[in-house]
Amino acid sequence: MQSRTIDAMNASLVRFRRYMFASSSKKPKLAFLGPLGTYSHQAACECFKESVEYISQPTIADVQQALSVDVPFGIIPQENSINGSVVETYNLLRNPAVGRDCVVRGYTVLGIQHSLVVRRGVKIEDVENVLSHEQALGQCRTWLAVHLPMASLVPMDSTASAAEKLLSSEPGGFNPRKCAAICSSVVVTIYDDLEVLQKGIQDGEENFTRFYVLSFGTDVPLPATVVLPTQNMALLRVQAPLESLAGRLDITKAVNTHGLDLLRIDRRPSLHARPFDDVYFLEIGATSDNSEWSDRLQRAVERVKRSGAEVAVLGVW
Ligand SMILES: O=C(O)C(=O)Cc1ccccc1
Repeated sequence: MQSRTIDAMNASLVRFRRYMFASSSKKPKLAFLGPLGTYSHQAACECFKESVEYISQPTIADVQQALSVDVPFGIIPQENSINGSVVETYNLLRNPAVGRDCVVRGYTVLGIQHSLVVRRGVKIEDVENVLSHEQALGQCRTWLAVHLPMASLVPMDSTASAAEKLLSSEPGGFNPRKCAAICSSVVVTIYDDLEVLQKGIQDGEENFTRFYVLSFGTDVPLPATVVLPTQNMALLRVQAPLESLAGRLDITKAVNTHGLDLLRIDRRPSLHARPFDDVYFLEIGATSDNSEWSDRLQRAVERVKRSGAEVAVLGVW
């Protein structure tokens, strides 16, 4: 990994420790995939610094569920540069509450370096199970195949919850002395009795995750200190019946006709329709011409709706 990237990550970890335990009184709350020390937590701290109180949630779906007047902000991982889309997040974006009560306000990107972490004294040859979030397991596939080819890979709700598991000893559960977790090295500074066996085990020199910043409705202002990159983007959820090919093709035409760029498309099975009537997630941006961006977006949405598709605007930023 380039030394500039490592320096930036180290600086970001120092800042993270400063914000992590920031005092909480009277600040708006932000829900993140916890426990303390996840990458979601670090991304939130980088972005929101001392402007919010951080509220840990056990799963990505719980982050969305937690959004309310009392907890106006959230952050969820959306895509990784090595392992692709975060499936749990796209499953969650199918929920009708997203686009209504819960909206996307923009994104932030975090550089990620994974470590193999064990309970103090455990050696790599003792490790029979590797616990982590499925994204982290996917991002370290090559290293795991070379160094721990016989180990079982065990998906957990988050990287830091995998590390926490090493400290518990449930009867009939995993023997923590035969387990390792993949997580951020910052975790060993938060939880006692853990140590890093190997740093930088991800497949590739550069590893970045993009996170969506959420809010409860569109009216709540982001704290003044929060600066998110890139304006004039939108996330749409589009559902067109399988037979409505016109409805599907019209999406790209509508976007192009109104001078917008289709930046990415994701697809998940629909929650309520027939097999293979999928739901599409489109990220749309203004081309170099930013004028009348929201009018042009609105006209493109109306046109896709006229062709028979259901369209929900999940966020405009
Ligand atoms: O489990 C975490 O730490 C998360 O925040 C989800 C995740 C996992 C791996 C890479 C990026 C985000």
